[in-house]
Amino acid sequence: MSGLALSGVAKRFGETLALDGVNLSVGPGEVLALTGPSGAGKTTLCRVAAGLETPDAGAVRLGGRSMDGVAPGKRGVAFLFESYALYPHLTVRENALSPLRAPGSAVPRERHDATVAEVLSLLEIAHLGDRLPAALSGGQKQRAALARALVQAPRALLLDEPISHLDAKLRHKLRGAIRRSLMTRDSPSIWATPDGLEALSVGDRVAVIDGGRIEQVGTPEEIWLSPASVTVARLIGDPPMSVLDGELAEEGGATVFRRPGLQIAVPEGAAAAARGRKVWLGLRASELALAPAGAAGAVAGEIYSHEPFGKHEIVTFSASDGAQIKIKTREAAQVRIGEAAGLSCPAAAIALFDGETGRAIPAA
Ligand SMILES: Nc1ncnc2c1ncn2[C@@H]1O[C@H](COP(=O)(O)OP(=O)(O)OP(=O)(O)O)[C@@H](O)[C@H]1O
Repeated sequence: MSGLALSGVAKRFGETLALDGVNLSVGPGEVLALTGPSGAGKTTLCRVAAGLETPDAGAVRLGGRSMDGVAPGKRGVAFLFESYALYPHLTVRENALSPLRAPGSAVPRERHDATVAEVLSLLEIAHLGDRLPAALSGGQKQRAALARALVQAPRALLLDEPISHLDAKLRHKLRGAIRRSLMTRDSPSIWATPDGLEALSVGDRVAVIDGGRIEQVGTPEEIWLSPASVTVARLIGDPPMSVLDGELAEEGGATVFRRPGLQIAVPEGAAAAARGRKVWLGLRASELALAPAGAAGAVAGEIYSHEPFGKHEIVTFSASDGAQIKIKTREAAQVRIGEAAGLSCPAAAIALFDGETGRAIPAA
């Protein structure tokens, strides 16, 4: 397949296995969002793809060609570094022009100035073209570095946390504009971000990485609705699922999730077959509901905290065993911190994961 493909890629730094058997492909014109917590291996994966790190095992292919032994400068890959790596003695405009003037640039000379002007304007830094990097704020530096990547017509584009230092409003605005720019290309792009929601919003597909292993690759919808592991469940969501450890048991013929001081009925199906096993119970914030204290079938506890966001609220419920569970509600709940309450957990709120492997236990 043309595009970018990593197969069986491993990379170790001393004791740390930064990449552990990574298989990942990004098609021509596709935007793959790569998300995972700090230290998960996102930068290392991009550096291996760019040829800046040599994998200990596995292979990288680009445009159907093996990149074994191909130097970074010969791969035709544009890389936005998390550290920006701007030339300090060049203005913003000159920094953006620099890859176009380098040997092998695919952008014709007569298009250089217009291309740079378009990208600076897209990133809302056209007025900063004559400034040196030292005279820029962090967010402006990040956009200058991003401009230098976006002006190119590379064989693959690797963006390592491209908008992490922008304020929330600009981040929101530019992620759509940048995604649009990436989608008009026929080269593959990787957009690395620790922000799971950003990943869902910019990726045609999303890959979740943790501890150097790819946990799940899927469409944003698949990742959102069916997290393949407890790691993915903890990372993705707004807020992510609350995760409790316990075991599945039988209670009056039905299957229940149980831990000391807490019991929740779970949907039958695969869960019944997993009775007696240790599990992780994931609870989706948007499907949970508060119930009156003492309501039948509700988990007993109290209101721990309450964050109003305008169009919805996040209530943190503290179960009687101390477990904290987040509820996202659109009703302006008249809750008071510390008051006794119940929590109702309908089937749609519940996801189960194997306690040993962390993998999802399918609903049916
Ligand atoms: N040059 C290096 N020498 C030693 N360890 C390294 C090196 N580069 C990365 N690591 C380690 O490899 C692991 C993966 O790091 P990496 O930078 O790829 O993570 P990341 O997902 O990009 O994190 P962040 O979101 O914080 O940038 C980490 O444990 C990191 O400490």
